[in-house]
Amino acid sequence: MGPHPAVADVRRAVRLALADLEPGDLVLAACSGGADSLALAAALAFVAPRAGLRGGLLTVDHGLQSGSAHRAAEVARLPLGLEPAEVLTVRVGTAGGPENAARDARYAALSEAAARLGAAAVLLGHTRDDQAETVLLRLARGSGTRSLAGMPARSGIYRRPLLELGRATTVRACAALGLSPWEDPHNRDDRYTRVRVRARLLPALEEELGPGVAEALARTALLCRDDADALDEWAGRAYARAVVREPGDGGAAGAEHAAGGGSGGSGGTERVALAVPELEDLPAAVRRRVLRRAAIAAGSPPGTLSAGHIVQVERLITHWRGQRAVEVPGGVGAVRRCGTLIFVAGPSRGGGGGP
Ligand SMILES: Nc1ncnc2c1ncn2[C@@H]1O[C@H](COP(=O)(O)OP(=O)(O)OP(=O)(O)O)[C@@H](O)[C@H]1O
Repeated sequence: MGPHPAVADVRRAVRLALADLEPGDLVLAACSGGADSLALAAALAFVAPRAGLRGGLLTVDHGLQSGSAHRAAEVARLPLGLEPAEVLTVRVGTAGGPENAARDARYAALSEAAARLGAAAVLLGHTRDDQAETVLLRLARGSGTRSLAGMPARSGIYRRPLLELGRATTVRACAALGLSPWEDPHNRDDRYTRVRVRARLLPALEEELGPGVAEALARTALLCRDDADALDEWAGRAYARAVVREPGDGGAAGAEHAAGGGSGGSGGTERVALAVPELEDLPAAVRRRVLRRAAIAAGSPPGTLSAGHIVQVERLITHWRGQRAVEVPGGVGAVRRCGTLIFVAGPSRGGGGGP
């Protein structure tokens, strides 16, 4: 007799997510002890040896609830057959609120452990339901296509094999394997927006609109991802065309030098100049992406550079009437001079607020 269908589904998803790895590679499951990541860890324990891989486990003790150290130790001791199985104890700060601070500390610890252990991948247990919640939250905030694309299946060392499976599948898989997931009391605390989305909003949507809403939202994320990828590629080419490359000063635009085409954030004080005529006829979705790239290349931090900032910069092209520099985060200013839009960091530039 084969495994329970839910167990088979989780194992298949994990097998697919690891198909490109090399024999002997170490893969770590990030396991909180909740149903999603417990089913994930159990599947990794099954799949890894059969795929010629090594499977390990990491569990993070955030130290935020009494008994958390004990619980983390229990997760690391689960007889799943994953080796190494480590508890990572973190100190959670306060920056960005408790949820963000816990997440930042968790990812920092997971990344550090993965590097120390030489892991090829770290698996996260996000499911289709988590994806649906993410999309709904971002929709309510008024996000663009990239943001609605939700969580990616891969990002750096992290992989999310369960994004196409429902949470009910992981719960069933744990039950079929005789594993008792830990129920995080935070997951019931409706002071958290995500908990309210999970416990009230999605069920209400399913009730009113019919079943399959979570699946549809996750599908929306996939479609948005394809669209966002295509637009990003278009913007990359448009950026390379628009960048003004000038050795030294003396150019018509007064640009000293420009960032290399398509380069990412410089993390410094790059000066980036774009030819306005190259931007005027672009579709807004592409133009805004080009402007975002330029601002980041000039040193604006991507995390704080919002769509609102970019819309303000865009007015220097679409609603030009001689306005002063537009400030964006990171001390970067965008100013238009002689048909060139210049992004520059530092105090040397002139200019005040928005148009
Ligand atoms: N304390 C932790 N230790 C290790 N990994 C964690 C921890 N908390 C979360 N993760 C990882 O991040 C993923 C997403 O966690 P999150 O808390 O957002 O979702 P969740 O639905 O509560 O997940 P789960 O049911 O697995 O706890 C988890 O599936 C797991 O892979």
